Amino acid sequence: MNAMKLLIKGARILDPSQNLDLEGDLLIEDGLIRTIDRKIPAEAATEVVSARGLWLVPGLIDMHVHLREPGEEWKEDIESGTRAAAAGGFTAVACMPNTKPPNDSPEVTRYILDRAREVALTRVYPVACISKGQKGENLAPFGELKEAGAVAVSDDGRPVADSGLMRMALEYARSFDLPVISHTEDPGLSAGGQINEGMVAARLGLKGIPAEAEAVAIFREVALAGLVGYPIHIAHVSTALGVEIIRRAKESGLPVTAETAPHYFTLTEEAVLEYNTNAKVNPPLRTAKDREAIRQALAEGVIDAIATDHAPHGPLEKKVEFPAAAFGLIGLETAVPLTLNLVREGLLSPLRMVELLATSPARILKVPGGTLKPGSPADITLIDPEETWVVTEENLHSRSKNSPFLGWEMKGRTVMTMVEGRIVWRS
Ligand SMILES: NC(=O)N[C@@H](CC(=O)O)C(=O)O
Ligand SMILES: [Zn+2]
Ligand SMILES: [Zn+2]
Repeated sequence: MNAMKLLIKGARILDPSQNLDLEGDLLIEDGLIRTIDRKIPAEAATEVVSARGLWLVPGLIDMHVHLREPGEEWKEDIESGTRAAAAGGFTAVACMPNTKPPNDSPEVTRYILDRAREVALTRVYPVACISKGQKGENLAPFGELKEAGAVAVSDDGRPVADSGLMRMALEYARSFDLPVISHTEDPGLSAGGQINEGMVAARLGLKGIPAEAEAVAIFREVALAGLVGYPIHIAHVSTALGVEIIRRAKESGLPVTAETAPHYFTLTEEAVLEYNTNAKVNPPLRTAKDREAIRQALAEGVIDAIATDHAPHGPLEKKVEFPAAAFGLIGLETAVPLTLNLVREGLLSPLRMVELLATSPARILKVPGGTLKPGSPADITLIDPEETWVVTEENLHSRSKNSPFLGWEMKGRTVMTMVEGRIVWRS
């Protein structure tokens, strides 16, 4: 079908799975990566792409997005969300189950995968619910969900309040080898909160969400992972206290992995000072001290992955007074330049950046990808680390425009995204 031989020439090829950082060429044949070498003769190819000055990396994998389909397609759908993903350099996304209806049945999982086959530009990995209706009462049918194509379970959007139910979820997930992703929030501590509990909340007269709402929940999860002897993945870590608990858990050998999002290593609670509802997100943006701890944790390996938690909302949810606004912000198209900032600051090596955005997510979700090993599907992203651009509502591909980075100048842009050797995005 795809007898094409595409040769990408002169790129900086970065692949943490092979500890590879080399200036050279990569040949794609029949949708697979055939060879990587310093020089591959152009005769080997039917088409040549020059990639001088560009980074060539394994297709990025966003392990935490909200595609809003089924049920809230005015905010985003599988087509618009995966277009934003491709434009952002992602070749695969894992979509969270807080849709309408929630993804707690094989019918919904199959619906998402069927739609993805029809319209998606990237791979789509459905994450199914932990509890039926995300009500925190009864477990969803993990076996059937896995058989339908779910890759993990999570009640993301809300915490699993009942520790006994979470323990059962880990035991049940273990029998199906399904990763468990936890939205860590102690609902009693976060109740009614709008933004981080602290100076800004006091100044604006808004009820706060303390860092402890996250930390208490993370502690419970690592304790349960130890009790059951099965891994847990912590979503969207936002606090220094949370990082500290994960660090100690890992040191004592508990099976835990964690992700954070670009907004937590870029912004602080001060982003909401003008009552900017696009900076209202759960967990909330925290203090400069928290942001510093998150950055260090990314560098040191305490946090394993960067995911965007891309959470589209429309004007009806966002162009309202602050307490009425929905939590969530979009992130697929700004993740690469914001992560490149950490590389430019010397905090992350380019290889570590790729590990955080591709190799680790694949490993944690147990999905293919995150590698350029010959024989692998040609899921590839080309990044121009130098190109600058300004974030505007017009140049974002997501159907929703709720980015706290509108008007910001970004440095670094995805110039080509390829899934199985097919170009799905070209700038
Ligand atoms: N992060 C958010 O602020 N919102 C997410 C839910 C979630 O990720 O918990 C959403 O679905 O809008
Ligand atoms: Zn969440
Ligand atoms: Zn989420």
